[in-house]
Amino acid sequence: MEAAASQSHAFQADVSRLLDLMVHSVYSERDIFLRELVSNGADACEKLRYEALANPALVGDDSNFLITVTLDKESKTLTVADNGIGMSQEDLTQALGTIARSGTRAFLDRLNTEAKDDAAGKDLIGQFGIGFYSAFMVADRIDIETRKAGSDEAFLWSSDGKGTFSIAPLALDKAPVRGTRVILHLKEAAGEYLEPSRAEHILREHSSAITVPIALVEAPGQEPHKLTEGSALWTKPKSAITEQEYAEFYHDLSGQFDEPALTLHWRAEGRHEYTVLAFVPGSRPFDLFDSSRKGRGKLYVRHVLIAADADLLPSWLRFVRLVVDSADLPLNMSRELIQQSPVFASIKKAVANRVTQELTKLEETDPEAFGKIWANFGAVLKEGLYEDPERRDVLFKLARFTSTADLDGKRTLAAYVAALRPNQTAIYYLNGDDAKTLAASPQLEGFRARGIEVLLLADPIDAFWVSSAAGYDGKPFKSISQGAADIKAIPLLEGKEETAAEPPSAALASLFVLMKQELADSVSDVRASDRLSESPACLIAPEHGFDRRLERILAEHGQLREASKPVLEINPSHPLVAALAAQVGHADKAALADIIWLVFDEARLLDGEKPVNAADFAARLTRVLTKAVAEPAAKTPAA
Ligand SMILES: Nc1ncnc2c1ncn2[C@@H]1O[C@H](COP(=O)(O)OP(=O)(O)OP(=O)(O)O)[C@@H](O)[C@H]1O
Repeated sequence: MEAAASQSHAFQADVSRLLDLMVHSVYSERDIFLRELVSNGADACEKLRYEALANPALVGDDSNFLITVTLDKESKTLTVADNGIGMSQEDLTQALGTIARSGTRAFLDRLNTEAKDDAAGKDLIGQFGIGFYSAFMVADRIDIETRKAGSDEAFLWSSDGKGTFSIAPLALDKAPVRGTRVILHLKEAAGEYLEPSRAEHILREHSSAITVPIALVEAPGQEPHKLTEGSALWTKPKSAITEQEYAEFYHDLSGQFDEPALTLHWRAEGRHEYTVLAFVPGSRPFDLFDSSRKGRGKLYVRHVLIAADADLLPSWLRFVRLVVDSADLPLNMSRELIQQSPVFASIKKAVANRVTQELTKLEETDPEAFGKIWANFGAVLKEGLYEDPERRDVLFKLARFTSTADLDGKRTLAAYVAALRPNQTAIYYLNGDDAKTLAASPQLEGFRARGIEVLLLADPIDAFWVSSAAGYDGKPFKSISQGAADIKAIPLLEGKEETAAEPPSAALASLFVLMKQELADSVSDVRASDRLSESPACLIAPEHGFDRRLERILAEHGQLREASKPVLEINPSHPLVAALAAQVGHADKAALADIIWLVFDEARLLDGEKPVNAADFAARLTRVLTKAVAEPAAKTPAA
């Protein structure tokens, strides 16, 4: 009967690829499979605990959640059983035939882009949790017997991990009363996991993150003995928790296997009562820049897991992995309503305050440790400068920048302001796509000559906060690629005197008129510049409107109907400008036009843009080069 109703299904292509890797894996830390299975069992118990709030009959009189690991040397099986929520037929196909978790998806993406072979793939396994599928590292067949809580149907899922799995109905007398048994038929080379001491060691090592008790049955028919109580780690006093337990908890919570850069654990007892256990990861999570910008905090109410992906912090702190367990939030509401309640909002605010305070404390007491956090998450924290004006001052204190005085990205605003030049009243910055290119921008020349420090802002969010923040310590932020430079009042550094003679003002004025006519559709103005000392020209955004970088970002996202035309600033003391000015009215108009366009396109190139028209640019350059090479040759008599 059962065999007749068995249905075979193919794994999703991605799963097959993953399984193939698992089946052939010689990954040395394959112990992780047990952690993953126990963690799934605990998740299933937590899900049922939550469902039972609204429907207590699902749990009935068996409210003692338990994970039981049974070893059977004779049949060479290791079974992980839980009395949690269980799976329906649909759950089985959905959850165990596709890629359910985003961590596994990220693992595969990385595998496709970076690690084409198995050896490199092996290194990646350790960085991402692979979940259930990791069990195929140690098993050549897996059977899952499961019955969903409240259902009178049970199923058997079975697979050897080679492309297909089958699902068949399972007689109720052979199925768990509720929950799931994952039966691993261990590979010959994985017999070690049937040794009770080995299994016990792994289970104890990974148990600190598991909120459900774990029992071990050393051989079929023997009494289970409890290894752990399953008490939630955050409920214990700090003094009773080891570093390793914290780290283990962090690994399970984040699905990331580095060491946390900062661990915070506190209990709030004021207006609301709640406990927080939070970690700043030691490296960037794969989804840090996902457009959803969702937090992945776990919200518990009186130890019942309400949501595993709650937004417990503002999105600019979304890299913090945390658990909040509240004693005050109501349990008789839906998880959506709980997260819309004023108590939730108030807890969220208080947690954000505390995390920010702790970051500030770290910045003061251990700047080096804080520097590492900033290097990983500074680009996200800076989103707070734009989105959370109330916290701007605190964030300004934390923020570190790359500047012309510090290319390593460690400059604070306080240090910047302490080093202002005489008569300098603004904090200058230049926005762009990467700090190295920015450091070579012609716009910086006049600032360098005066020893004025310029912040080099290369994160996309910079263009936003810097244009909305009023300033720091009473000094406004000013883009050096927008509006007039106003730096004449700041003295030049010694040895940087302006020596080069400028052309007569009438000649210069005629040149500017000609340039404006020639470039009419591409620039809003042509004028003399203070900010150039070596280059002939640069582009500047008009005084009012957006910074050029912000404009580019908005245009890329279709948020700008019409880009504004830049101002072309000319260095009057550059020899090219002087020579051009001398030729206006005398030289061949077409030849002058070529040079004017080349000067303009060169300024665009230095700004990270393309010439207006690549073919025109190439033709002009060729004409000018031909002339430059041909003319002296014509003048030189043949030898
Ligand atoms: N013991 C179990 N009881 C009920 N459902 C389970 C059990 N084991 C696995 N599942 C289901 O299979 C899915 C896939 O499990 P897998 O370990 O691959 O990822 P995951 O547990 O969802 O990942 P994460 O650890 O990120 O939550 C789970 O989301 C769950 O729906």
